[in-house]
Amino acid sequence: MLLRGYGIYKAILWGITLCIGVLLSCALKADTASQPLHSWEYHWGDLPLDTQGTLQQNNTTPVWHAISFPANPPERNGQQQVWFRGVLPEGNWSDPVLYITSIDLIGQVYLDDTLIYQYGEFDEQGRGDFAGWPWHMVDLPEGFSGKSLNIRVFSYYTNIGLWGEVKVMERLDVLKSIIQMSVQDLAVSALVFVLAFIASIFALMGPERRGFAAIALFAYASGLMLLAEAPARQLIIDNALAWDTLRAGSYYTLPVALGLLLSHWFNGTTKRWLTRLWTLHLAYLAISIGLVQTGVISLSLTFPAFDALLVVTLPAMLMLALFRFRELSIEQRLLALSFTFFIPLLLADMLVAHGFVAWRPISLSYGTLIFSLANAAIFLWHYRHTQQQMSLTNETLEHQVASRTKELDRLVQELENLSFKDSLTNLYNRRHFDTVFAHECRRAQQNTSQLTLLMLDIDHFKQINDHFGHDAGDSVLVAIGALLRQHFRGLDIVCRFGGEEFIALLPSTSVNAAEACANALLEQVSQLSLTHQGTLLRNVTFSCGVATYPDHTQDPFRLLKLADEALYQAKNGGRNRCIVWTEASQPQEFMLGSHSPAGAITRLSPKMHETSERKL
Ligand SMILES: Nc1nc2c(ncn2[C@@H]2O[C@H](COP(=O)(O)OP(=O)(O)OP(=O)(O)O)[C@@H](O)[C@H]2O)c(=O)[nH]1
Repeated sequence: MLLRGYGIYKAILWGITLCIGVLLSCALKADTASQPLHSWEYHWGDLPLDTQGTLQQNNTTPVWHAISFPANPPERNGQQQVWFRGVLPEGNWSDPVLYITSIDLIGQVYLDDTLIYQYGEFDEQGRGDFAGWPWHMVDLPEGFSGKSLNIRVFSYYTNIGLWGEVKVMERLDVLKSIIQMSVQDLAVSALVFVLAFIASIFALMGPERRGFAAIALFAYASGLMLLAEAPARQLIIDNALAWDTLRAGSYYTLPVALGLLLSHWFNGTTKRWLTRLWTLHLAYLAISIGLVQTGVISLSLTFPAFDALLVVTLPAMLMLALFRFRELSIEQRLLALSFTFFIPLLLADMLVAHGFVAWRPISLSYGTLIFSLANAAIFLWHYRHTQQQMSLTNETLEHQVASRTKELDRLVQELENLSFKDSLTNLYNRRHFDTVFAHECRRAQQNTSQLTLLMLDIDHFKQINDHFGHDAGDSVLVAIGALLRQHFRGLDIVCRFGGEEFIALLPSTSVNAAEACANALLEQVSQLSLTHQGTLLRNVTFSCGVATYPDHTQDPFRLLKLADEALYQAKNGGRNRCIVWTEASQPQEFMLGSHSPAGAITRLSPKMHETSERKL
């Protein structure tokens, strides 16, 4: 349905326009007022807490070291517990909160010695499990300015401490900036889902099914990843671990889809290597998510291993594709180039996430958007191409259908002819005669009109076959057929009854008229000069039996039998004659082999008897 009309054009163009609008609005966003904490220090190991969870700093003399930001202090040496402290800034606030981009992995926030916020569950040893990476908004009580903020952190992850930004902001500003940061991701993610849907349709319809299936997979994965990364996710569903699981699943799917697509484009060694790489990632995806779901490992630990794998496989995939760039079609090149924008962003995001580069926001949505624009261009081209192909196919099909229909009509006509015409003489055949005869009989009965039947048989036809050959016999039959057709009226029905026998059914015709007509025909036949392949054949003659309804019978259906009896008499009478049926024409069993009173022999020979029986 979507493919009809301009549906796809509209969907893609609206999507792109919406995204560009959103990106512009994000670019123009106003900065919100915020104050970072200052004078950060860290202390490796845990600090004592009393039974109420209050920090007991006075009993110990912890060693604090200055640090620019409360994350990843030096000389960790496998430590999993650390404390940070910083000084809360001065300022005029109406509803101040402490905004923390993320905590690795769980933490408690103390204002001086009092616990004011906790993320994750700490056991008695100050340890706990990964609970996801949400952003944090910590309520600050009045008079916090200038006070010390102590943060207790536990982490078995590669990073330990806080991540991103830690600052005091107005609560409303935090929410505004969360929404502003998310709008771009959400808009691009929506566009990517539309494109993924279109790619799925193309994948279902073909051609290039596998290619479009891989594009759809990549688009669905990147759309989900953007959605799961958007800070506003927490405002939609407050379940950080579920969002991070979704993010991991979609993130880990990206190289699978990319490898699938690239391996579809190439052959030989390149294809084999690309297949190995995406299979490796598929295995990682299945195993890691499986282990996390069964509680064997923490989801957080699957990220560093995946990133280590990706940092090798992703450039490898790109290199494999670029080495054979020239073999690619224009649309494939466009996609490959869009990946070259996307991949550095992924790598940069990875470097920031693992602290190799100082924290800065990396928006993967730009990479996804470029990939989407490349896809949109390909879809538009593909759609236009498909439409052209479809209209071409339609035209060809229409032509084919027209010519097939014509051919079919011709064949149907031929079949119809064959079903009621004799192919040699082109006269009607016995089947047609049976139908017409029954119809004419009923009509004659209803109208009490006369109906005459002539049964004609070529004399000694066998001799023609024997002397001149079967082909010559056929020529004679054809010539006789032509003569019969032109001799009788249009309303008479002339048929080849079988072999060298013919029948003429003459509606509304008296005995005398029929006899005269038959005699004239006999005369014409005897005059007929017949040749076959230049050889003059001997003249042929006819014998004819005539019977008329109601003159000879009250049952018109008996005409066939009576005419045959008359014909039989004509043959016995010496041939080349027309005999009208009389009572005397009836065969009389007791006279078998003897002469009738009229001089006609009722049964000449067994052969004649058989012929007569067969004919009836
Ligand atoms: N060439 C040719 N011969 C046919 C065809 N149909 C039947 N015949 C021949 O017609 C001949 C009929 O022979 P018979 O039934 O003995 O009759 P006849 O020789 O005409 O003798 P009478 O009818 O007694 O005068 C046979 O030899 C058949 O093989 C046909 O379509 N073509």
